[in-house]
Amino acid sequence: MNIARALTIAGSDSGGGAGIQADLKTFQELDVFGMSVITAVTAQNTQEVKSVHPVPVEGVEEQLQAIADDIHVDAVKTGMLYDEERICVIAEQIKKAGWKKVVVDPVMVATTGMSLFQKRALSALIEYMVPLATILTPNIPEAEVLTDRKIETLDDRKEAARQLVDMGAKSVIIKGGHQAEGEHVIDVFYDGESYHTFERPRVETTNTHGTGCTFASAIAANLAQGKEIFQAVEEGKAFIHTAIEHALDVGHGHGPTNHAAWRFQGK
Ligand SMILES: Nc1ncnc2c1ncn2[C@@H]1O[C@H](COP(=O)(O)OP(=O)(O)O)[C@@H](O)[C@H]1O
Ligand SMILES: Cc1ncc(COP(=O)(O)O)c(N)n1
Repeated sequence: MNIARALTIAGSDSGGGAGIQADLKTFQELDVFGMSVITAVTAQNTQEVKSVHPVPVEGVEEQLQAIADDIHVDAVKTGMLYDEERICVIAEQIKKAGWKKVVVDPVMVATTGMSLFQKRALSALIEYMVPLATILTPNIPEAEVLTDRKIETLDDRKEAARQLVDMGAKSVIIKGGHQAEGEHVIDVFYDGESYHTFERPRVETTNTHGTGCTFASAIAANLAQGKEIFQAVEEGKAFIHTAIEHALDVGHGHGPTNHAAWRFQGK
């Protein structure tokens, strides 16, 4: 039986709600075969990131090579890349392997507050990863860091999205979870030609651990299945919204989204 294949290159979240764990659950729910390259192991739960243990660079390189040597990859999603050394190795391998559909989620800070990214790696992220992105998926604080501008209004989001496309991303979605507009959350998509806003009622919940990882992975799974970028984002948005509507009371802090909600709803 043939199946679409997606690869996540990200950090491990021992708590299971974000990172590699969220990505693989999402791939599985969307009928895509999931693979993983782990960049760092975090000791993390719904309340905090206790520690971060980067995987040695050779370990990252060898995981990438092992996959490239043997398995066709339809789409890639990147999350926590941690530092410049790892970014360089990963960008190089994505180019060398000819992996063309790439969702770049520029993970910087966990919902619970700890940095998952070394600030001095910002220029490497911009130079090496942004131009590889079929779509770049920053939240508002990440978009502010990448564009070096304050984002307060919807127009600011559109301007930032345009700037990120000018920096080399083929398309961008700036996620609005950190800046609700009244009762709504608004994500701004731009593909270099036109804008589209995805608007949903804000779900009253603190269980938002892993929302960004899950959304980016749903987009990657859809791309792996051959969908065009707009459709991949539109369906990914429906997937993440359902997962947040049915978010789980797991742990004592920010609980995870419900990756299985989509399937249980028969969608
Ligand atoms: N409370 C909420 N209600 C509905 N959608 C949300 C909520 N919080 C986040 N989202 C959505 O979840 C996705 C991830 O957004 P965001 O939380 O901004 O990113 P990140 O997890 O990377 O910080 C976006 O599509 C956003 O609109
Ligand atoms: C390993 C890892 N990767 C990414 C995130 C960000 O996820 P979120 O901002 O949705 O909590 C995280 N908390 N842990």
